Amino acid sequence: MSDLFVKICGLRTERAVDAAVEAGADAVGFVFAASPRTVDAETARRLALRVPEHVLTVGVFRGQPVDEVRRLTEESGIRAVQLHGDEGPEYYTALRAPGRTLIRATAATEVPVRCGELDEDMLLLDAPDPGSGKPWNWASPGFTAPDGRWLLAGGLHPDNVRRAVEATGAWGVDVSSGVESERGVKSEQLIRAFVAAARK
Ligand SMILES: O=C(O)c1ccccc1NCC(=O)[C@H](O)[C@H](O)COP(=O)(O)O
Repeated sequence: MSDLFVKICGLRTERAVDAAVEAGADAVGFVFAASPRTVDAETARRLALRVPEHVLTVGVFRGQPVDEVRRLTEESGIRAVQLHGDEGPEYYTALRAPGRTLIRATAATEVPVRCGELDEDMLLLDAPDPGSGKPWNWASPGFTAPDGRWLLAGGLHPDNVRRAVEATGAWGVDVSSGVESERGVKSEQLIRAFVAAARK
């Protein structure tokens, strides 16, 4: 088994959370941005309470005021914040707190990005439309993979994740649509298949 970091995103039910943890995911994500996968703070808190300490709980946000991000993070008790907006460094500074992991999510472009540019702990390179299941061209010769703790996301699924990791050298991977039987509905079987394939 490789030590690839694997995050399963957009979880809304106990069964899906348990499947991700049992399959060996390193992180589970709860979406607070507008989405068919949105959960409220109370639901995220209930689900996060099932997650053992070694698995990171992540809240996903896009273009929300910093006070709202802070409130939802604190009310739900999640440990990491994933930001999909075009927030600047001051936004990251405002959210920095002891024990909290900050993840900067950005659309992959041919302009190289560096991990830590905005004082984030992890960088997530995604498709332009996050959570859509649409891939971007990670195999393009124009793509330069960053160094450090970066996650590859966007259109991954059990049948392409290993190839994507080998092509890019990604430190970790993130998936949502590729482990769903229909939009917003996670499949326990696909979650297991994804984690196993990612680390094959
Ligand atoms: O899931 C959403 O609908 C969503 C909405 C707004 C911002 C981010 C969102 N999701 C983030 C993710 O699920 C993943 O980080 C990533 O985009 C992978 O998505 P997918 O291509 O569906 O695997």
